Amino acid sequence: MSFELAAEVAARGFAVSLALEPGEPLAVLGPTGAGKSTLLSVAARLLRPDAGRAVLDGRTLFDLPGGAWLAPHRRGTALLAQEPLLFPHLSVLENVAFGPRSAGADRHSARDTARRWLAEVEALELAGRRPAELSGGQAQRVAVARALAADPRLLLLDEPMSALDVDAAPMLRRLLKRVLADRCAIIITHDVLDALLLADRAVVLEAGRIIEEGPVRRVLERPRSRFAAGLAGLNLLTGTITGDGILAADGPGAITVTGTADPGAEPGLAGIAVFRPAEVSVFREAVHGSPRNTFAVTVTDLEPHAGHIRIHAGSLYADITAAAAAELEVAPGAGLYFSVKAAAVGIFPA
Ligand SMILES: Nc1ncnc2c1ncn2[C@@H]1O[C@H](COP(=O)(O)OP(=O)(O)OP(=O)(O)O)[C@@H](O)[C@H]1O
Repeated sequence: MSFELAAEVAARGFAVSLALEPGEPLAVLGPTGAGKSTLLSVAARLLRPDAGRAVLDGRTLFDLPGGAWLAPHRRGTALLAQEPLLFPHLSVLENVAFGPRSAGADRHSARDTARRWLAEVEALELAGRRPAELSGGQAQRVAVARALAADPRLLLLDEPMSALDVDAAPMLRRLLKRVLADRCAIIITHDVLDALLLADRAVVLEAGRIIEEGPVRRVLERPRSRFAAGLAGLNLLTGTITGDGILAADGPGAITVTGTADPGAEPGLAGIAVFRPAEVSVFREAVHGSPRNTFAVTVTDLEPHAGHIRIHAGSLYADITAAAAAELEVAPGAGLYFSVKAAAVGIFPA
């Protein structure tokens, strides 16, 4: 009982392979244009790859070029797109009953199933309406009920919370958590909270390739890509591991960053240093003393961030209070020193 996918779409520079077990939802993270929607479209068989193979619970969905290609409406897979895509001419109840009906259920039991799932998404009172009479959030709830009523073995979710009103999101997270426990699921999300709450593993896509994968917590605590570090709200520098840090090549010049090394951080290996922007102290003059890392930086941008001021300096960030920012007279173009204690820096192999 599992899902395996390998697919290449040459026109999009896309080449990905992955495997899932039921009850181990996979979060797909990545910047815009990375290939996240392409991955779901291929898995849902809405897009035919040039080459590749997909097998769900031992059944081949496609084997290209030349082999099987099972039409998307064949049972087993449900895609919950960002747009609810309900049938406009059917009532809400008939929309949700459509999956069970297509799977062979009689009219009466298909409607019973539909009512049960509408109740689950707290939308039973909408059963008699047409999609045109629903708000965006209501339509999305109905779309969730419709996807689940089909009892898919593989559930494909494209930012499931994005169209929902804030009040409905916790309800849907609880529901998804429960229904994902015994199926295969792929969830595109830009939301760290959803990745943490709903998924066990994560892959990070960039330019049509998987550049990073692992348990969600590890990907966020020990990111290997700038994208994952950004999601996790961490500064990230890459370089070569030295005795107690890395010799960073991509920061503000070739500098040594000292920190606390994870097991396996052997000198000479490619390594990564991460630290939280809130751990960065900002000075006008270079500071020395206690085991600290000090970087000379030039401010590139300023933005309000969670009650603080976030100072951007190239690819590095520091979060300081508004009072401190005023005192430092921070402005784009200003030369400053970022300082972070070695104890606040994590060092690990890339
Ligand atoms: N219909 C299409 N025809 C040709 N190329 C496409 C098509 N849709 C997407 N692409 C290209 O394929 C690549 C991957 O796009 P995709 O939509 O899968 O990215 P994404 O990660 O889902 O992005 P976003 O977060 O913006 O939705 C991009 O280079 C994009 O320009």
